[in-house]
Amino acid sequence: MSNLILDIGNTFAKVAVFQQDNIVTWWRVERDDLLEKISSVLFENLIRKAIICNVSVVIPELESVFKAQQIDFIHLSATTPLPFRNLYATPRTLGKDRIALAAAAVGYYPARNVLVIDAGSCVTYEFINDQNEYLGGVISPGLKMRFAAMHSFTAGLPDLRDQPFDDLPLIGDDTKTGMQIGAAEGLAREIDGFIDDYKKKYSDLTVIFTGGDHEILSKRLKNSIFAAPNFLAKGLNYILEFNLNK
Ligand SMILES: Nc1ncnc2c1ncn2[C@@H]1O[C@H](COP(=O)(O)OP(=O)(O)O)[C@@H](O)[C@H]1O
Ligand SMILES: CC(C)(COP(=O)(O)O)[C@@H](O)C(=O)NCCC(=O)O
Repeated sequence: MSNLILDIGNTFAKVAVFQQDNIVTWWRVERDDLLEKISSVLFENLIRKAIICNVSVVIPELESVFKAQQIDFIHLSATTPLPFRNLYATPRTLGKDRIALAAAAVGYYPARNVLVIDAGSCVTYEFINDQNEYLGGVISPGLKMRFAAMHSFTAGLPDLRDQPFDDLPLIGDDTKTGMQIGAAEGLAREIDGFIDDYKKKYSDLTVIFTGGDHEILSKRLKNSIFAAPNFLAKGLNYILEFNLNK
């Protein structure tokens, strides 16, 4: 018997299958292909429980798929019981993906000061203290969003969102390189800056780095981090077990 985990972000939906605490397999899909993917996963796996975490547009058919197959499910919301104390001042507006990241922090690093950085459409920073209290963090434009913004808000800058790049020089000697340095190296410096600030206050800080852009960004960081590609899915699985452990 397995758990189905759905993390619907603003760029991609991620689908994962867990057995107990272990991720068995996962896929990154476009939102439009999600229902088809779920059908094939349900056909190929014996799914008993599921959790939906959606920070993007509502997909009305989603719940009926689980109801039709009599799968117990949770649609993560502001009222879902959580394995940590949520001290966010506006819990109703807190992103459900951010709740999942905080849950993963307390599940995998209990009673520690943890900063979770998720480099997705936006870069989010979640701070959980050694009392298992979630305090909040930071919301910042993600890598693709930076490229998109430079293109959208100027007359002369190209759209570089889908242009691959690797090592970048200090000095950008053409438009493309200058923009790539600004977007990627600039974001890496932002991330290092926040890590440094948190470390000044919490010297024993554990830093977890996840999200679709974690690979391209982590190699540009000065600070050492723990790369955790499926950290959000692990947090969702933990919330699912916390609520439907029978
Ligand atoms: N194989 C890939 N295909 C497309 N995008 C990828 C791939 N690997 C990493 N990415 C990056 O992942 C980012 C989205 O990250 P993700 O964590 O899925 O965001 P969100 O949760 O906001 O949907 C994209 O902006 C893209 O730069
Ligand atoms: C900040 C986010 C857009 C991040 O979404 P993502 O980049 O992971 O798709 C999402 O967590 C959200 O909509 N948050 C609501 C505001 C808040 O958390 O306070």
